[in-house]
Amino acid sequence: MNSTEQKVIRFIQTHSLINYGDKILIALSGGPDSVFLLHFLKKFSPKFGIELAAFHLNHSLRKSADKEQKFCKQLCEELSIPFHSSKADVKSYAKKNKISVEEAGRIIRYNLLNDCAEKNYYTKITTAHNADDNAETVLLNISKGTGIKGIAGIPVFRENIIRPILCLSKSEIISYLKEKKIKYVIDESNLSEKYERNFLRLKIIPQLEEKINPAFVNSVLSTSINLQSFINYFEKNLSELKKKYSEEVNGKLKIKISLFKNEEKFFQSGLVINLLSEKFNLKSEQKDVEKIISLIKKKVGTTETLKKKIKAIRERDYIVVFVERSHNEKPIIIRVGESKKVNFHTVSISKVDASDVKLTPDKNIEYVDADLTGDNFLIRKWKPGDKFNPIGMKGTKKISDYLNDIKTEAIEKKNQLVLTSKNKIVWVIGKRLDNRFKITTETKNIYKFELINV
Ligand SMILES: Nc1ncnc2c1ncn2[C@@H]1O[C@H](COP(=O)(O)OP(=O)(O)OP(=O)(O)O)[C@@H](O)[C@H]1O
Repeated sequence: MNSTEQKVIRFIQTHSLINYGDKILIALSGGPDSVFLLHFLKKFSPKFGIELAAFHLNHSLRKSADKEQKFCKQLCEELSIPFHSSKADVKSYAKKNKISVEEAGRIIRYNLLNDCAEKNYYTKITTAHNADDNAETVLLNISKGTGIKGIAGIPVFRENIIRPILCLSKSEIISYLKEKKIKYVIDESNLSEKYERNFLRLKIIPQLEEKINPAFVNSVLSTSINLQSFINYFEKNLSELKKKYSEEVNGKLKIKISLFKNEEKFFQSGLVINLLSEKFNLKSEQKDVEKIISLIKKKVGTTETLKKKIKAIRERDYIVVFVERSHNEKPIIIRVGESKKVNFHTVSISKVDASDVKLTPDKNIEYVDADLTGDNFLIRKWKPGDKFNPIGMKGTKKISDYLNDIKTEAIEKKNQLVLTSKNKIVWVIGKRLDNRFKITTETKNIYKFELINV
């Protein structure tokens, strides 16, 4: 066993990447890295007690694509490894989804690898990323701005994906292949338009190695691995933190303000980033976390825009993150016998007999004396200065104060609707009737108001 092989074996053992009995699907591009991986795993499959298979995706991007596919197929035949392949029109996929060709290739590749593994009961998928790939990824992420995950680079493992040769530099891989006279096709990524990566690979990393640290690539890997174990530990604890500090109500994410008072800054950011990506598919950055944290010092009702329609609002005990839905801003006329849709609710008004009146504590149904109101009503948002006589309370009250008294959340308060007749507020919809219009034993004609949440 030579030193390169020893290094990989130790890496696999240190990170428990392989279990006895695993069936491993190798992502085989035909380039030096994945060809090395294929040969290595084949050689040591008896030692690890594993079965192997390979998968190649023909990206249909270059003329040589069919040749590369053939090369992979032949290689697998020589090594008696089951071979799977698919062809995909990566260019069209990229165009359709408005993403780069590299991104499209990656998405299609991982999807197909997963499908193939699932269909054939392969327990793990392995890609052939190396230490240089990791250093490039880390530098690229840092250059563009990133969080801890970005600095942690390429994961050694994630779910069923393992990367057993992440510990090897490109030069170690090439020397090994040269020494053993193993053939491979020219690495696709070196030919692709990955300008930024190539810039780092050809210009920046060699300079850093020459002028600062000859073991730069290795040092970056150590940092990445340290951070990865830290992230893994953190993610295990995350579900506890999630339960303690967040909840989801009607599609809104509520984050308790106490998170920002009780926990370390690191946990605050980690949890916020995790929640935003999980609930809103938002690839958050530190600036989103900072926006959320800035709300803590602001007045209740202050909002921040995280992205397009995704907003965060300061409530009393929570920061609430939600997708903004457009609300009716114009008043709506509603007559007796009609139902009208307003802001994700339906409001209806009907004439009923006294025998139909069911006095229950349901705030969505109210009855009024029809002789005290008109037949036409107006539904509109409340506005500053609006007053009414809340039933069960003495005198008039400003709607704003009333909504505060009953601890209405800021976002709900902003969009609260009122039903008016002859310029008087009859009903703070779904909340409280005005005393002046309530039914009494004297009442002859009755209207029923109903709010249905849709
Ligand atoms: N055409 C392919 N078919 C199968 N596997 C491939 C193919 N191309 C690349 N791979 C696998 O993906 C690994 C990474 O390749 P490369 O660095 O070119 O891709 P990438 O776009 O950077 O992907 P990633 O997001 O996984 O880093 C390779 O080592 C190989 O295991």
